[in-house]
Formats: sequence, C-alpha cells, structure tokens
Amino acid sequence: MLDDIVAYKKHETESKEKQLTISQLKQQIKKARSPRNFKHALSGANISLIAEVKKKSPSKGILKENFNHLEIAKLYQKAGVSAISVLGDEHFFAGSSEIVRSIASNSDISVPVMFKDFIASEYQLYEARASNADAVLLIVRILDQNTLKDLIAKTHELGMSALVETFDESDVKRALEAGAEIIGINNRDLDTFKTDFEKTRRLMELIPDNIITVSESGIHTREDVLFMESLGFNAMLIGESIICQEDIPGKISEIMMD
Ligand SMILES: O=C(O)c1ccccc1NCC(=O)[C@H](O)[C@H](O)COP(=O)(O)O
Repeated sequence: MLDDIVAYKKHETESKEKQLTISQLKQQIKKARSPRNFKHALSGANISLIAEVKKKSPSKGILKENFNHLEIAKLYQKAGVSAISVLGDEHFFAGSSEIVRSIASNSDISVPVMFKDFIASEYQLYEARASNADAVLLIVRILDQNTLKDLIAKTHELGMSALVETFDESDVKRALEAGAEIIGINNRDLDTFKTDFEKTRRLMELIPDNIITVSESGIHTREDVLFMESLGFNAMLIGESIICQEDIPGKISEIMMD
C-alpha cells in the first residue's frame, strides 16, 4: 500500500511543481504566519492529543459523510487538543494543502497544525510551510538515510517540527541517527492494516527520554490511552475513532479524562 501511495505522490509532486515552483512557494512563505512550536505543545506533564482531520482512509474508505474540515478542527480546538493533524493528500485521504491552509490560517485555531502527507522532497516541505503548517510528518521507510537527514534539517530550517514516523527497530535507529527530535511509532501495519501494541511497547524501549514520542493509529478507547501513557508516550495521534463519533468533544473528553 505504502509503495503505491509513494509512487502516486512522486508523479503528483512533479506535476504540482510545474504549476507552482519552489520560488513561488518561497514568496508565499514570506507572507505566512510565524510557525507555532509543535514540539513544545507535546511536552506537557500529561499525555497530549494530536487530533487528526481525516475524511477518508485507504483502510476504511470514507469515514464520515457531510464532512466540514474546518468545523471539525474548530471542535478539536475547543475540546482542548494540543495540536491538529490535517491530511494534505487528496487522492487517498480526501485532504489537500488548501484545506491545511484554511485550518492553519483560521483565527479560531491557535494550536500547532501538522501537514500530514507522504513527503519525499523539499518541494513538499515548502508547500507545507506556505500553507501555514507548523509541523510535517516524515516517514522513515519511504526515505533513504541521506534524504531523511536532509528533510529533517530543512524542516527545522523552515521553522517547523518534524514528526518522524517509524514501524520497526531499524526505522527507530535510523530516525535517531538522522537527528529526529520527535519520533512516532505507528501501531498499524500498513500492509495488513492490523494494529500491534506489543510491537509498540518493544520499539518504545529503544527511544531515549530526551526524544518526544508519539503513538500513532488504532487508538480507540480510554484503556488504549492509559496503555500508551503507561509506556511513557508524550502524545498520541488519533483520527478515526474521534472523527466517526456524532459527539466529537464528548469522545475526546471520554478518552482523555484528565
Ligand atoms: O489510516 C490508514 O488507513 C492509512 C493507510 C495507509 C497509509 C497511512 C494510513 N494512515 C496514516 C496515519 O498515520 C493515521 O491516519 C493516523 O495515525 C491516525 O490513525 P487513526 O487514529 O487510526 O485514524
């Protein structure tokens, strides 16, 4: 699945670059608002929530009809989330950079916003910052080591944070070696779409205390949250289990209950 997405994104980025160049994005960045501190937002005493604005997923299809991305982001903000993740990908997740921009630029949204996409080039980092994003997701296994290092460094140079996503031991080692300051462990296997919290427990042991850690995917219940808290995670990235509820603020307070 990941290979198909990456191949699609490569073509998509090449064609976007023909319509809007990096120099044009740099001009837009000059007018963008200052980046908010995503890393700091996840560094509180209690486990933080990064809530995801996600209309569709390859594993589940459309998650909710009559979906208003901005209204959902406003509900998240009101419910007290620490940060908001917004899908920048249109084809597989029904997001877009315009949607990221509309949320990240809205005066009711004050928490950091992460541009969630399958990033493999600097172009996409410029696109994220030009959309007023404060952070990006970088997936270790779709990048070679030099590219991973360069993209982390470029993300920081643009004033954003990088959430560096891992799936196995080798990914965690590579993320640390590349200078990641925030490491995500994806609980979901993207080939089988199964979640495996035991693998997450194993990988968590490899990550030093000075790194901010994020547990990603397949978190549904208060018990799941308590489990991630017991492993020492700083934050969780949750989409589906919140989005699918009628009462989004109610679901957030049920699982976070501080
Ligand atoms: O969510 C998917 O089906 C998916 C499929 C292929 C690649 C990535 C995918 N998800 C990316 C994510 O990181 C999740 O959207 C995120 O962790 C939130 O997960 P969830 O709470 O399970 O919606």
